[in-house]
Amino acid sequence: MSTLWVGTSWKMTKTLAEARTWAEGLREALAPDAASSHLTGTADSAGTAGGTGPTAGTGTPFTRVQPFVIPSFTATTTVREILGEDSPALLGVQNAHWEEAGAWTGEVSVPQAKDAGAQIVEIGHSERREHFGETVETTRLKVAATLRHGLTPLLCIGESAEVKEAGGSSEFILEQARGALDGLSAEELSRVVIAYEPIWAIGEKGRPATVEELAEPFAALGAEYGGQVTGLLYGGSVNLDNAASLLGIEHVTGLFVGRTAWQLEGYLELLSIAEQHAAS
Ligand SMILES: O=C[C@H](O)COP(=O)(O)O
Repeated sequence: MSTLWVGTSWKMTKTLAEARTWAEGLREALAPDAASSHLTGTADSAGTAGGTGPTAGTGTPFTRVQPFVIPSFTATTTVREILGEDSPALLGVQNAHWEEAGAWTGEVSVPQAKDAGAQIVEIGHSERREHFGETVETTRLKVAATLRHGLTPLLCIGESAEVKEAGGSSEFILEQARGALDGLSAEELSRVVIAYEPIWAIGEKGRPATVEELAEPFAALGAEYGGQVTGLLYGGSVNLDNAASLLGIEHVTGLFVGRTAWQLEGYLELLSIAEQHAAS
């Protein structure tokens, strides 16, 4: 089995003090001598990640999982400094502009994100599409800019409840993905991570998706992108009870998590669940 990517976006949460506490805890949990406290004999000593894209570092207790964390911009450098340059966990930002620099008040460029220590750029989350005018065209520009600077685009796609009820989920998400990714070379595509996050399943107002509901969208994504991208992740009300079964869905190679991972204990549990799933 390829490496499972398991990460969290903090969205617009956490003070710097809270970010420090979370990141310090993760650093301790990922240290080589922390293996026994979070795993039950599933880690091996290879310390290498399979698949393409960034790989987990040596010595981490999570040898089959690629952890990643996407804080608010304000905490990016703090989290980088705490985790260190060689952390097995990757660091991301929740958005970045497609231009290199310039008169774009309130925006952050990919080179600036990279300078702050980011390795991943989250692109096209439904909250940005709904509230901040993100379009298929801007996701395409941002994916291209992210790849140009050697960072990993984490492209989020997902349909509304209305689209789902009309039976158009797979077609809708494929259109979002194609709009952002068509025209990339095979090498560029191999550096992309896709996160399928149905809008109806996200956040406090969302309801957890069932394995049955997700089978068809992931079959569609797998048919189009399986084996070509670094990962096909699922996101939306992931919790400690449903994580293992979500990872069992064909073509799912990771989880993108909000609330359950905002407490470090929840995130570490998810990493352990994924590690054990990958080992089974
Ligand atoms: O970015 C993460 C997703 O929007 C999922 O959030 P959630 O796990 O709180 O539903």
